[in-house]
Amino acid sequence: MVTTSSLNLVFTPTKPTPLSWKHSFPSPFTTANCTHRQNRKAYRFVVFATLLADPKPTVLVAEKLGKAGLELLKTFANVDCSYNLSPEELCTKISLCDALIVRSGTKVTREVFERSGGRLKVVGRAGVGIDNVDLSAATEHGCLVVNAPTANTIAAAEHGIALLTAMARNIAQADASIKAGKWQRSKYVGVSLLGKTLAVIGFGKVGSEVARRAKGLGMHVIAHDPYAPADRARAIGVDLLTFEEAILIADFISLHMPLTPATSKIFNDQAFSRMKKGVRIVNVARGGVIDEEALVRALDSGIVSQAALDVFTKEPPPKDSRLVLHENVTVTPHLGASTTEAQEGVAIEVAEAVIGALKGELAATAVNAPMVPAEVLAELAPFVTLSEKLGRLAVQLVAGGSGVQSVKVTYASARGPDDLDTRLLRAMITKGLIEPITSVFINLVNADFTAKQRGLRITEERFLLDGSPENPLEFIQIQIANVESKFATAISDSGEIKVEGRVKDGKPHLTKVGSFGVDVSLEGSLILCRQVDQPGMIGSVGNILGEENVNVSFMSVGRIAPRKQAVMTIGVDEEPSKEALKRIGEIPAIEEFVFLKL
Ligand SMILES: NC(=O)C1=CN([C@@H]2O[C@H](COP(=O)(O)OP(=O)(O)OC[C@H]3O[C@@H](n4cnc5c(N)ncnc54)[C@H](O)[C@@H]3O)[C@@H](O)[C@H]2O)C=CC1
Ligand SMILES: O=C(O)C(=O)COP(=O)(O)O
Repeated sequence: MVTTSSLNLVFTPTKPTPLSWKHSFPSPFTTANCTHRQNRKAYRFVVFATLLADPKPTVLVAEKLGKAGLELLKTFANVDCSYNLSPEELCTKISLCDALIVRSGTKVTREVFERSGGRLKVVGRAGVGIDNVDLSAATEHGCLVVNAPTANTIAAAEHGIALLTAMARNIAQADASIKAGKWQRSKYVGVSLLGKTLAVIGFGKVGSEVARRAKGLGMHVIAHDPYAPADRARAIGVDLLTFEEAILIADFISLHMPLTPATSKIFNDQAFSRMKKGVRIVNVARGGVIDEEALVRALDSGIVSQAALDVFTKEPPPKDSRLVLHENVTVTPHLGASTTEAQEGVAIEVAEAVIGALKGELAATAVNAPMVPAEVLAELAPFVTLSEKLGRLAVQLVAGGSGVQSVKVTYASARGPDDLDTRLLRAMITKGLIEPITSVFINLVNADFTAKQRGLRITEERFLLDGSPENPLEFIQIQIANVESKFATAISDSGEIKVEGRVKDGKPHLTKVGSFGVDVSLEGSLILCRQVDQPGMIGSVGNILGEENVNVSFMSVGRIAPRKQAVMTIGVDEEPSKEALKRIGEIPAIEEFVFLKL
């Protein structure tokens, strides 16, 4: 059985380069119980060679990470903990690393991916916000980004509540005052939270937990989140309002949305001008969602009476920041996730995701790749292999010089479109189509990007079959339009190169080439011959290969009618010499043939 963990979906290139950890498995989809003799040999060789070099991947931990996470990483990788690297030092080190783990303090820029020279396979963010990672650059470089989205939720929510209550009662200012030798009881009279309206902006994991706690403090909680489900809000007893409505009526506003182009500086002069005079603001999200100069103006004018900020546009903020030094502002140095419990939690969460990703598994916390549940992955596993092999086969049938631009994929299934997630299959078809003809390494992360960049348009079609939807798919068909083929038989009646495959007994099979039905297991390499159907053909070809010591793993013949044209498919374990192929071509009944590597 193919298990999800044996499907190396993300990182291992098809063309192995010995002596480098990242290339230590011969094929992205080679399974541990692979029965193919040559693959096994290659596997042993590459693993042996890599063991001689360095058996473990290298993980650079660029910011402080919880001990349990570090221990976990060390069971699998060489761990280099180098904190406070300058951008240049990071760029220099990165070419020696397979994975990088950061928190919010490290900018993972395009240059980092470029300078990694293709070695960096995964960036792990030990926390939620990934605004410090250039996701487009990661995707373009086929580098997976994973985060740790759940383990610091409570810590961030508790910090939000801590800032809210501390701000309302002037705790930080009063503390500083008393330590400065003063006793200013009337200066630090606060405001009560009971009965006040709190607007939670960003009603996700942290926002919902803040809302729950604020309700416990007797506050009236409203929220704004364009994507939050209404039933979640209802369950907590929170009204979801528009941004305008929420900021208009709030006494307190607490920010919990991610920093994105849409949320950048969403709290600007215009937004502040619409708020209730004397509003109080808490920001445990990201500094960049507030226009900080506008906030200083709003504080000076009294529109905003107080702010409590854990995050800043630039961290650390300049020493002379007017915002930080403002007497009505309480600040903490990005401590939202900084509890012992949260740091152990995110460290384990990110270490597990990074290790899984380095093994080639799809991480459940992947940020820039489709997330496919494990059970779906297990079911699709043989079709994933089939998809890549069909892609590899189809592109090798294209005559040299013709550019592949338009590919149509048809999935025949008795399942409705909602029950069949084809993103994984499309990515692997793309991998199969592109890798044999370029030096580009394709994985689930960069497949769509690379196809687009190369002007390769892949359209997908469903062919709904009657019958039981027990199997996810019946067959997959790939058609390449507007190209010549080096094996004319592969051109279908409608003029495209056409190949079709099915999964039989868990193994990928080629079942159609052009208009000819065939049936061969997609393993090793293939010779396809079109011939006049006549006795002795299998023997003639078999003899030539035997004399050349090429092991034939199978042969099959598909024909239109007896003694008419037929397509013979021959599976071979070794690559035949040019001379052997020439001799096959010279057999009089053979009209054309092609050798294909899978
Ligand atoms: N200060 C700190 O140490 C910490 C800060 N954070 C920050 O808090 C943010 C939220 O974290 P989680 O709740 O775990 O993430 P989440 O993804 O569960 O929630 C974010 C919510 O924001 C909503 N959202 C997106 N665009 C919005 C918009 N334009 N207006 C309003 N809402 C919008 C989303 O729909 C989502 O429901 C993170 O992105 C991170 O930047 C998170 C943890 C610790
Ligand atoms: O998880 C987040 O988004 C955070 O902001 C936490 O940041 P940190 O890991 O403490 O640098």
